[in-house]
Amino acid sequence: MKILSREQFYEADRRTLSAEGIPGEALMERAATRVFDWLHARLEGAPVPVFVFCGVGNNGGDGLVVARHLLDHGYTVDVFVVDYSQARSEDFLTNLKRLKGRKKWPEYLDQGSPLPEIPANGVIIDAIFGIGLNRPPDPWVADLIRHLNSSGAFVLSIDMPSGLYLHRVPEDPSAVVGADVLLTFMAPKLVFFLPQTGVFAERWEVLDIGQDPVYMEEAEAAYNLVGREMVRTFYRPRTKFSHKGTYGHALVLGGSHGKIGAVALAAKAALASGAGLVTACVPECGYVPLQAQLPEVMVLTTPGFSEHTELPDVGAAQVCGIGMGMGTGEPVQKAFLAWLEKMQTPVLLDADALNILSLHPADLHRIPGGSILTPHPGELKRLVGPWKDDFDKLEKALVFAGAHKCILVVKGAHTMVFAQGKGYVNTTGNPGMATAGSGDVLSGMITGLLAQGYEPLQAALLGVYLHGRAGDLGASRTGYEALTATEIISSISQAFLELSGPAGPDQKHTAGG
Ligand SMILES: NC(=O)C1=CN([C@@H]2O[C@H](COP(=O)(O)OP(=O)(O)OC[C@H]3O[C@@H](n4cnc5c(N)ncnc54)[C@H](O)[C@@H]3O)[C@@H](O)[C@H]2O)[C@@H](O)CC1
Ligand SMILES: Nc1ncnc2c1ncn2[C@@H]1O[C@H](COP(=O)(O)OP(=O)(O)O)[C@@H](O)[C@H]1O
Ligand SMILES: [K+]
Repeated sequence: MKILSREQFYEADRRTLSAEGIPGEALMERAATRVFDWLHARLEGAPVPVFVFCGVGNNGGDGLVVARHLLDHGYTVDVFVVDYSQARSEDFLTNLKRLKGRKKWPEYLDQGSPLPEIPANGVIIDAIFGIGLNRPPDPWVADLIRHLNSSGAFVLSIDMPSGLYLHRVPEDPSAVVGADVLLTFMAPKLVFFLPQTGVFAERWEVLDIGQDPVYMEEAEAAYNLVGREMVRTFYRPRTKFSHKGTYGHALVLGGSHGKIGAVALAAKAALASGAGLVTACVPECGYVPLQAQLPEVMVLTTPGFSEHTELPDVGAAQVCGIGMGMGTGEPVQKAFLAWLEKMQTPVLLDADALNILSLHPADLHRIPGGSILTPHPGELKRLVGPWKDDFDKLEKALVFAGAHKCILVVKGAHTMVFAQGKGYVNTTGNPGMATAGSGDVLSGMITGLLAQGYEPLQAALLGVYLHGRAGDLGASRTGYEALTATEIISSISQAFLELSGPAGPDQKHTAGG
């Protein structure tokens, strides 16, 4: 699914109107009726007081339409016009007239108006600002928003939580509506997925409003969602006459005294992701535990006892993932940089491989083109420097991926993959995955997929998707707190089974939270 920009939303609007030959208010009626239907299906006529707060643009127009339908269905409704500007939109005015036709006169709020009393058992419809917000709300509007947030009432926001911009972080987070549910039109917005802005609407749903399918197909999006639908386009089921050589040889290099487990997790995850052969390369101290623990994995040791002091030459047929639990001592730094210099084919770089590169920025050019880097936010900061906010972070990540011709996988609640000027936002995963070793599992999975011949970008996208899905399936058995990296590995099988089977109800990726 595409994540559209503001210009693209307005363009989709225009294209829909012209393709169908309908006026704007007809599309508004259709969109807002979907919001009403959603709410009516849940309230079922319950006698709860509903408070509709409308701005004076098209988002406000949506609110007026919802208010009219609520009145027509016998709900108790109070309508407020948040009069922040003299510039009313045409479709807002049309719907204001229609509401008055129902003998319902809204109350106008502006600077100095007393704040309306809202009981905690009420329902607020937030239609103050939509995607048109382009500057901070006036102080009195910000006060109103804070008042709504502290009411304890259930808040349904239309299209956007009012006060949240589409493309930047709010100046004052207290002046953004905290939506219990957000019903957004046509496509999700990038802000739903960023830590600083996603908190205003953790639960959201996309409403299809019959937008022009031709435009939706051709719009070139800077960001795309990574979901089942997308990864199935390049997932390759196994073929009957294949053999283990068909599925490649993954070499996982890393580990140090006390951190051999990181390599064990990655190697096991590479196997569970389908690599034909897996070798783990560890310093001497890792030999016995790995051999005893993972009978399917071949173990190669390097001369150091507790850390790598040399790294092996890699055969052309092997695909490498390196860095987990490796350490950053002087000898490891030297061994790693010398090894990287010799690599010509894409590798996966994680954890201490990234930390070493951060200590030697002049050696970043040694990264083979098409390599995959999997930093968590701390490692990313060491690589690209600090960022001002989440949008600055995206920019820096895009620039870094472009400059080093690599695929940058920035891990987080919504892991984002950056490559060739584009961003991909993962939709799977849960807070249970914030647990030791889950990143090592991801590295192993991506290495295993690379070994099977997936293009690096495909391996990264399929890897993050399946990793998150395995985490979700694991958490459905263990709950968040008890989820472990080992449990995620155990659930990879189910994630693959699901990928080839029919879609489940929670896999459409038109909802979040
Ligand atoms: N396809 C679409 O684009 C559709 C859009 N619809 C609704 O239209 C909304 C967009 O409507 P608008 O473009 O009229 O914008 P909004 O209703 O979000 O905002 C109204 C206007 O307020 C002004 N403004 C921005 N920030 C302000 C501030 N801080 N203080 C005072 N005024 C400010 C801007 O000029 C803006 O156009 C969407 O979010 C959605 O709810 C729907 O009616 C259905 C279809
Ligand atoms: N709140 C969250 N929601 C979804 N996924 C998460 C969350 N927190 C962490 N993860 C995932 O868990 C993994 C953690 O990786 P990392 O921080 O490298 O862990 P470790 O170093 O312990 O292996 C990443 O893939 C990340 O996307
Ligand atoms: K809104």
